[in-house]
Amino acid sequence: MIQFDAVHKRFPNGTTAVHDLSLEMPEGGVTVLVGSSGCGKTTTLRMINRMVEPTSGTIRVGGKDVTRQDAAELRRSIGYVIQQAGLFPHRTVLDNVATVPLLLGHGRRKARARAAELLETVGLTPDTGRRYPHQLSGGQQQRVGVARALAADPPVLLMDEPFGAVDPVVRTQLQDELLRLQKELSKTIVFVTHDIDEAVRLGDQIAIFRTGGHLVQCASPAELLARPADDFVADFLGAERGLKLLSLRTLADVPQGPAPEGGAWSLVRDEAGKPLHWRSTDGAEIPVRPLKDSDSLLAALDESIASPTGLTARVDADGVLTGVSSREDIHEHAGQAHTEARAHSSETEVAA
Ligand SMILES: Nc1ncnc2c1ncn2[C@@H]1O[C@H](COP(=O)(O)OP(=O)(O)OP(=O)(O)O)[C@@H](O)[C@H]1O
Repeated sequence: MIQFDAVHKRFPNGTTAVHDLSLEMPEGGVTVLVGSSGCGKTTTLRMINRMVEPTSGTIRVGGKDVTRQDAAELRRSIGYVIQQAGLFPHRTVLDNVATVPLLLGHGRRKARARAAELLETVGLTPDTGRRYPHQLSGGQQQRVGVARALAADPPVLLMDEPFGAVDPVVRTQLQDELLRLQKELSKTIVFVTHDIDEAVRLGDQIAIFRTGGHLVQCASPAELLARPADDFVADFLGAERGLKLLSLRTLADVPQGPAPEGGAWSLVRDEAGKPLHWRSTDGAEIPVRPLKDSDSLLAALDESIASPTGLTARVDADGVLTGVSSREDIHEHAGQAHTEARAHSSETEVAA
């Protein structure tokens, strides 16, 4: 766990970057820091590994006051990933990642073997290791940055807008990859972003800051979306708060029935039973986007609107049709998701 207790940071030029911050970042969870530009997110992050020293207050990592630890040693136990990956341009990718194991005293062979393993962990092929950073795409460089941050197997990972410089498709891939890795590794992650959708997707809790380094609200994504503390938070979350909440819920509990037969539209499948498209009696074909139980209610709502029948095709892990869900059932579950999120957040309020 990382604990901030009444932490204040005032730079010598008089700027207060962080104001009286008390915040707990749970072990094995992802805490996302969001807020407008200059509200103190990076400063907060950098105080954890002592790249910036607090003016007052205490920061503890795993119960230990960071200012009482040797800064270099502390940093070795904390991975750090930044926007442009920060790779050494004149070293191969493999050597970039091997730097940390080497620093930790592993021999050269062992360090390189560990680096190769890490490149695989973050989804890069072995030949990537022989290239130089400029020979990789932005997304690949970010993966190398993550591999390097994981090299010392640190319990804590600080990520400062790590996916800010890549296009939306690659960004989603990198987010998926991080979620997959996190399931395996359970690191304590502190993640800075400007993108509220990214925050909702990745965060176990989201801390929203406003200018002057004030923490306005810290809550789980569902609680935040259901009950923003004030207009600032509501504005920050954006107009489609209701839809964002649906992105957190899956389709699993929505009932399904058999695909329609003999009506104006039928669902065409291949021999294996995988849905291909909707076909009308007069021969028109409309694409189908089949969804799995793990897909979100938001995706289901979207498909129920796009589908000519209002039905969403459901498939198993192999892509074989299991049934269809109606627009009405999806709507009803969407409404329930909101009611539950509101009820849950008011319970948490009472408990607090
Ligand atoms: N070394 C410094 N000296 C003086 N002021 C600083 C220093 N570093 C940051 N600041 C100021 O502290 C405030 C918080 O900066 P910080 O970088 O933490 O914000 P941020 O929320 O991460 O911003 P962004 O989203 O734009 O990256 C800003 O007003 C910034 O100008």
